[in-house]
Amino acid sequence: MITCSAPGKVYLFGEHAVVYGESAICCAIELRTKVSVEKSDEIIIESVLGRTGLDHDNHPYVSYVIEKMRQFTDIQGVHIVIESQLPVGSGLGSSAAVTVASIQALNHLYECELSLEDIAKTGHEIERMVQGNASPTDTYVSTMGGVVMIPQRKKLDLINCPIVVGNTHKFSSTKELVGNVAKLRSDFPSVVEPILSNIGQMSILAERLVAEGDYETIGKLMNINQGLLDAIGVGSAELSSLVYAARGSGAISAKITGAGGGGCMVALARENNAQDIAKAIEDTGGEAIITKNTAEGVRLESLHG
Ligand SMILES: Nc1ncnc2c1ncn2[C@@H]1O[C@H](COP(=O)(O)OP(=O)(O)OP(=O)(O)O)[C@@H](O)[C@H]1O
Ligand SMILES: C[C@@](O)(CCO)CC(=O)[O-]
Ligand SMILES: [Mg+2]
Repeated sequence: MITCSAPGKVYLFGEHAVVYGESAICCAIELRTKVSVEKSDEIIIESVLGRTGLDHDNHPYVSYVIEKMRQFTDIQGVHIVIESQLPVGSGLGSSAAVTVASIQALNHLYECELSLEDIAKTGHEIERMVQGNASPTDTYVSTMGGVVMIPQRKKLDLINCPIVVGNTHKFSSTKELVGNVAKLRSDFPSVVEPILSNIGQMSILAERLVAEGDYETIGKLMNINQGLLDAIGVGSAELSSLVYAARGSGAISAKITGAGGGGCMVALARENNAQDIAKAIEDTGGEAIITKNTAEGVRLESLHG
């Protein structure tokens, strides 16, 4: 049996706008998805979503991974077991992490010799197949780790402050939210395109700020980004409550992360106030997770049997 894992992510800037080629800055976090694989007589996929065979309704990402990997090797039967620290459908890149960890696990099991670049590219193709429209961001950062700027695919310095995630526990589907933004953009191009382009500008400004470790200025821009995400309709009352609770308890910044509509928000904390922010999020009805940026992308956890 071979086990690989891949990290989830939070966006400092640029979700949704990056789907239209604008810049985004995305950060891998210490919460990971683990995928174990071994050869078997049939295809079995086991996760918190159930136990299925190749099944595009219940396990779309992993089913596409198996089909894509058949371009590189002959996969007959395989038993895949998924365990994840990432909430499903919540803005922390659970789909990218399960996709990337599954590709790497099969890559090792069948000795396909795919490089990290190949894995990120294959992962992006799969997110596009399931979502209809997807940027390379989530799969690239889950593969490479660290902090990445997309579409440049440039690695930036690590973010050295605590990251507090607040989960509304309201499930959202990235495919659906990306579709809603596409509709708004086509209904009101003269209004929505400049908003997306302004979101993109924040990453361009923030690239230097990340190198300087100027989190206070990064935070001001993240708060502006939050307002623009609300403007394109991916906010919710629950997300706003958690955002204001985090800011009210001393967070440097707080915004939605990922597709929105529900799911999670992210706050940057100062050295000493992550616990206070977590408590404010919990008192407002959310679940708080204190995490950190990680340099490590997809990795082999164990080879045994
Ligand atoms: N632990 C898991 N086991 C199996 N499939 C999973 C798991 N986690 C996520 N998935 C797949 O990913 C889908 C959710 O992906 P979606 O892109 O909608 O949300 P997300 O990736 O959590 O958030 P975002 O894309 O905004 O970061 C699930 O419906 C499921 O198909
Ligand atoms: C909403 C979105 O920008 C981020 C989802 O984590 C979609 C994508 O980039 O594919
Ligand atoms: Mg996703």
